[in-house]
Amino acid sequence: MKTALICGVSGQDGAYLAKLLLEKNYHVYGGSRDAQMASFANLDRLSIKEKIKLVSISINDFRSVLQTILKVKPDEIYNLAGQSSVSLSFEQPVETLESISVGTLNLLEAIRFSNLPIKFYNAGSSECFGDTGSEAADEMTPFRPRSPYGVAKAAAFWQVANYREAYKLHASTGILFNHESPLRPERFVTQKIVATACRIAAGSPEVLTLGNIDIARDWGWAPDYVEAMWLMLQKEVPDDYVIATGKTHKLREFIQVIFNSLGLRWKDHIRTDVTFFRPTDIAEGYANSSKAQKELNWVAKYSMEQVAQEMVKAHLVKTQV
Ligand SMILES: C[C@H]1O[C@H](OP(=O)(O)OP(=O)(O)OC[C@H]2O[C@@H](n3cnc4c(=O)[nH]c(N)nc43)[C@H](O)[C@@H]2O)[C@@H](O)[C@@H](O)C1=O
Repeated sequence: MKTALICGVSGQDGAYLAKLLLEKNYHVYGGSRDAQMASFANLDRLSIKEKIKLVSISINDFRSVLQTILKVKPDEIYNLAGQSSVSLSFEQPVETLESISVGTLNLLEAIRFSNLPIKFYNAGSSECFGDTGSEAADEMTPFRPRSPYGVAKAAAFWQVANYREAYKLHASTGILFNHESPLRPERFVTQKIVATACRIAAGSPEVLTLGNIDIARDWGWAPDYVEAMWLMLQKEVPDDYVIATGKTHKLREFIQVIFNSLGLRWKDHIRTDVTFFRPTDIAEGYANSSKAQKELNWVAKYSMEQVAQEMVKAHLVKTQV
């Protein structure tokens, strides 16, 4: 039986990954900054909280990281911890850099120091590419990040690549494009749209206020994407992979799918507000994940339309209970 440590188990990806690893018969340790205080609502929602050994770990604190690794002796570590909101990274740039970049470095250093044969997955991000234009980004595309979050993820990416080369660590980064699910908090645009549209369909007179709805993204299904994380660590040779559906849509198309599925005309219920615009944003993100398809045998199973429908369905079930 293998043992995995998931840093950041309370988030969307942490919860789905924990579920996947439990199904694969792993001993799963779930790391969170304060395991006594965190609510782990996502783990409860997937009915897996009792099956996970929860541990307190602050990846910003080398002592805490090293102690946890020496105690758990994991075969695999998944780093899903740190700031995940691009928008918030403009308000908290220092915390963003520390939690993502220093946090990743602490994990790499502690793995190296422990001398244990641990395989390491690092959560990278398409934010590193910045604007791709219409040219699909792959693993060779240069990084031109346009947010403090993207800059921090780019630094962490290169730290992982350097430790892989310099110290022969089995360390990989998944460069994941946007991936959504019913576990997404409303701070992210997809769930904000789903939740508001469902309230409007139920009779709420509110208006959905958004920022730039002309941006375009490649939106996939989070449970698909955690499988790619696991696949990366099963490879003999570690490497980095772009993970995406390969299809990009404007935000206004996502809005339309959600409102249509609820029998509403979206244009009657939306207002844009410049206060939701970011100081710099990505206009469009196109992805080429053919390396993952070829080497990991991974393809995204859900389209943007299916992701949108599943989110609406889950929201209606959750709010009816
Ligand atoms: C790959 C990447 O994916 C995610 O980051 P994100 O793309 O910033 O996600 P989001 O849902 O906050 O924004 C998407 C787009 O939608 C625009 N937008 C318009 N109006 C609103 C609005 O009202 N709220 C929000 N949040 N965004 C809005 C906003 O300006 C942006 O262009 C994270 O998982 C991150 O961890 C990650 O790695």
